Amino acid sequence: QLKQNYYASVCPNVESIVRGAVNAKFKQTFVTVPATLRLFFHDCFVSGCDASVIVASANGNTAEKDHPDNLSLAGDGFDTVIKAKKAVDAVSQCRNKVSCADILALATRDVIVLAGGPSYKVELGRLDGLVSTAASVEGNLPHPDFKLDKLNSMFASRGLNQADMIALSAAHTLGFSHCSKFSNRLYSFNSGNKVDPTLDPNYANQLKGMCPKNVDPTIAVNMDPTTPTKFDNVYYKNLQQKKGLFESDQALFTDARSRPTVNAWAGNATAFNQAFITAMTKLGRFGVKTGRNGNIRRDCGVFN
Ligand code: HEM
Ligand SMILES: [Ca+2]
Ligand SMILES: [Ca+2]
Repeated sequence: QLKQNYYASVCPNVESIVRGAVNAKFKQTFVTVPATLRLFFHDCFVSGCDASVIVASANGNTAEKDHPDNLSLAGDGFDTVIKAKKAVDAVSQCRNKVSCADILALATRDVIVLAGGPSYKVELGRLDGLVSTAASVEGNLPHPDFKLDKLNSMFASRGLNQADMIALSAAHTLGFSHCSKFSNRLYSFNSGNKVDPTLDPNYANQLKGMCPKNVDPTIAVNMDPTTPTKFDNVYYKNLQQKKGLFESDQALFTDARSRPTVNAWAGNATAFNQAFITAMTKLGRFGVKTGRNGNIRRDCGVFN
């Protein structure tokens, strides 16, 4: 039921208004890009693409954003949506006509373009969800120690196949991770190996330098050591060189079932870009709210 020109009559310039707000935010900080992209993923995976992740805890309700798996979402992603919503609502014709969920979907496309990634048409018409609980997050987001089977099943239950999962994982071509998310791979992997044997030893040493034991928990490192601010297929080239930061990244190359796709996209940026667009479009359809199951939030962080 989503469609590209959903707001054509009520807010015909919504795309350029959102783009303007995203560009302004991007000029302030590059973090806008990875923060917004990850926010969209965490929103869609938990009760669908309905901006439920943006709601703040209030009135005794602990919202999604306060679940441990969401505490590392960077504030700049939330701020991007709030600023774009403000820009949309500043146009009287558009006021309270465009959902926060759609603004997040548009802003996500726009940040990918700003980082040099492919542009694509965004389907619109999502309503904002009426529920956001921390409890609903539990078990619904992938963890960095997941391997292929767990990743595939979590994505499959959202209509995304293995190719979609591999394409979307390339979001880790941008952005940062805190040391705690992967330090087990450096210091305490298993009984036989302190360092994960699927990690390049030189890269492991570099990571140890940036993430010494007992490092300040606020320290974060680039997830793509080669082109951290470019949206590109270097993510797959890193996996070929055993430079995937998480086990969930490196597993895509280690596992013979997914390796052919990694190799194909490492060698063909155009094919990767197309697969990424397909997967993002499918992700954006998941769990969409319509009719009485949603509304258009006046403030993205607060239920009406
Ligand atoms: C496949 C399973 C995935 C796992 C296990 C995973 C896990 C993680 C973890 C642990 C972090 C670091 C968080 C931190 O310490 O700050 C992270 C960052 C990030 N993830 Fe994922 N993720 C996955 C898939 C995705 C997908 C599908 C997307 C988007 C389409 C995505 C986008 C991002 C981005 C952009 C960042 C960087 C955020 C920033 O710099 O603020 N991830 N992910
Ligand atoms: Ca959601
Ligand atoms: Ca990159």
